This record gives sequence, structure tokens and C-alpha cells, in this order.
Amino acid sequence: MSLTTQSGQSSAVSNLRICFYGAGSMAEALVRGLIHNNLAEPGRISMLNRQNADRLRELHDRYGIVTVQQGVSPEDLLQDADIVMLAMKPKDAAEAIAQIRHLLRPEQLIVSVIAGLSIDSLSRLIGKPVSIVRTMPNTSSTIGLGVTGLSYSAGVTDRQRIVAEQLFGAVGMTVTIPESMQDAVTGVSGSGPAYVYYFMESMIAGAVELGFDPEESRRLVLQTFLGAAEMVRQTGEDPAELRRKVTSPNGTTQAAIELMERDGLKTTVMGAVARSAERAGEIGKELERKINE
Ligand SMILES: NC(=O)C1=CN([C@@H]2O[C@H](COP(=O)(O)OP(=O)(O)OC[C@H]3O[C@@H](n4cnc5c(N)ncnc54)[C@H](OP(=O)(O)O)[C@@H]3O)[C@@H](O)[C@H]2O)C=CC1
Ligand SMILES: O=C(O)[C@@H]1CCC=N1
Repeated sequence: MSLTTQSGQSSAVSNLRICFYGAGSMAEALVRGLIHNNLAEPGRISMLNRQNADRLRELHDRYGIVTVQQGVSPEDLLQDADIVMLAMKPKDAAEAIAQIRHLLRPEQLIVSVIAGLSIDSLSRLIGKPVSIVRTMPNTSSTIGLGVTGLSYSAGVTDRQRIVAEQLFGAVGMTVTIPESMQDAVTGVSGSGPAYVYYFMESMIAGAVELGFDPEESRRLVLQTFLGAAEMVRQTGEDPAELRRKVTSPNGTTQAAIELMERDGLKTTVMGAVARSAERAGEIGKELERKINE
């Protein structure tokens, strides 16, 4: 069966087998997005993890994807894959890759979502020439509204770039960036959903303090976020300009924003974006040190 994308075009990915090595939240976000957007058949997607059999069972039941519980060995799943997606935590990457590198083939496309892990470090962990795509997606890929930064190793072919762009394009927006910007994209959009959730949590807490029950607070805040994000998207106006339109002179919004400015909220948020990017760099350096030991 040949799959077509939502735009009706046939996809470069549909006939490929994808093996996820790591079955956590990011892997699930991508799988859900790929299946829901009709880009990959569940029978061509497999998942491996370290030990959590219940988690694999849950993913099989939920999406129909293949796991070792369907009687296929991890070795076969990895060797048969056209694309191997590395989706474990950075601290587990070196050990996990050491366990599978003998199974990897030069014609496979290796896609990593691991924060901080450079193409050079990953190549050294694999220890033989392979095509690598370093990516930084986010969990909004689950609903097709993700953002993914993509960077390619020197050997990646045009065809492989198309495959990578289709894979991540199926679950949101893609941006091709020099690898030197991967930590920066981690600080902005990789970690970014968590900043937004934190702001939402804070507004919900504020609404509860004012007397709304938690469910009403959640509905009010959610609609406020959806409406504001759509206003930025649909009007194309600068967020600063849209903010000015809400803010009446000497009114309620001015009073609130003055408090935020007094407490340095903008500086804090800018600092948080920078700190996440910096932490991605630190993680990369820690991995490099570990590889050189
Ligand atoms: N969560 C997010 O928002 C984002 C995460 N990322 C990146 O995605 C990666 C995964 O993150 P996330 O999904 O949150 O992590 P999770 O902790 O949810 O999942 C990690 C997975 O890796 C598996 N794993 C660990 N060690 C091994 C091993 N030796 N062999 C095989 N599988 C192994 C775990 O298996 P088991 O449970 O059996 O131990 C688990 O399935 C990270 O590198 C992170 O930087 C990137 C962008 C966004
Ligand atoms: O927190 C993390 O390290 C990962 C990378 C980006 C989002 N989550």
C-alpha cells in the first residue's frame, strides 16, 4: 500500500521501515503524528527500549506498531530498518549506541533527537560511515504542530534530506539550520512548550486565587492562549503591537504589565531561553568527554 500525505502527494517515507530506539515521550509524539497524518503505516514502524515491556505493550495496543512482543528480535528490527531513530536520554546514548552499532548499515539513515549530541560525537559512537540527521523536535509533534530543527552530516544525500523533511514535516514545521544553531533551537522551541505550560499553570493558579474553580480557570486560560496565538498567526502583527492594543492607558493591563516589568519577567524568560541553549551545549560537552575517556 502506498501512502499519501495530507496534501495528496505520495510520500518518500511511506515505503520505508522506521525503527525507534527509545520509546519515551518524544518517540511517541513522533509516532502518533506520523500515523495520524497518514505518513507511515504502523506495520512499518517498530520500537525498542531498554527494559520497560509494559510501555512497549501500551504503544503496540495504542498504535499497532511492531515491538519485540510480536516475536521479532531487536536485531532484526534494527537491521531491517531504513531509518533508525535514536530517542533515548543523552545520559543513556553512549551505552545504547554501543549496543547496536554493529547492526547499523551504511545505507541506513540515522536520525537523532538527542539534545546536545553532536553529529561528530554520534559518528564517533557509531564508529563507521553513516548518514546522520541531527534534529531537535518538540512534543507538539503529537498533534502535528511541532517545530523541528534539522541539520545534516556531510554524507546525507538529497533523497535522504527529502525523507527527513517529510518525516518531521508530517508532524509540524521544519527548519533546516546549521548544526551550530541546534542548541539555540533547543532553547527556543525544543524546551519552549514547557515555558508556555508554566505560564499557563501560573495564570490558572491566579484565576483560582480570584475565585474560579480549577476547571473554569483552565478553560479561561486555555482559550486565552489559543486566541492570542491565533491572533499572532492570523493578523501577522507583531506580538508587541497586539499587546499594545490590549493595554489601555492607566488601565488594568498596564497595571499588570508594569508589575511583570518591575519583577523582570521578560529578562527571566530571555534568560531561561539562553539557559536551556547553554545546558544543551553542556550536555554535548559532557557526552564528548565521555566519548574521549
Ligand atoms: N521530551 C521532549 O520534549 C523532547 C525530548 N528530546 C530528546 O528526546 C530524547 C528522549 O527524550 P524523552 O522521550 O523525553 O525521554 P524518555 O525518558 O521519555 O524516554 C527515553 C527512552 O529511552 C529508552 N532507553 C534508555 N536507555 C536505552 C538503551 N540503552 N537502549 C534502548 N532504549 C533505551 C528508555 O527505555 P526504558 O524506559 O526501557 O528505560 C525510554 O524508552 C532525549 O534525548 C531528549 O533530549 C528532544 C526534543 C524534545
Ligand atoms: O529537557 C530536555 O532536555 C529535552 C530537550 C528539549 C526538551 N526536552
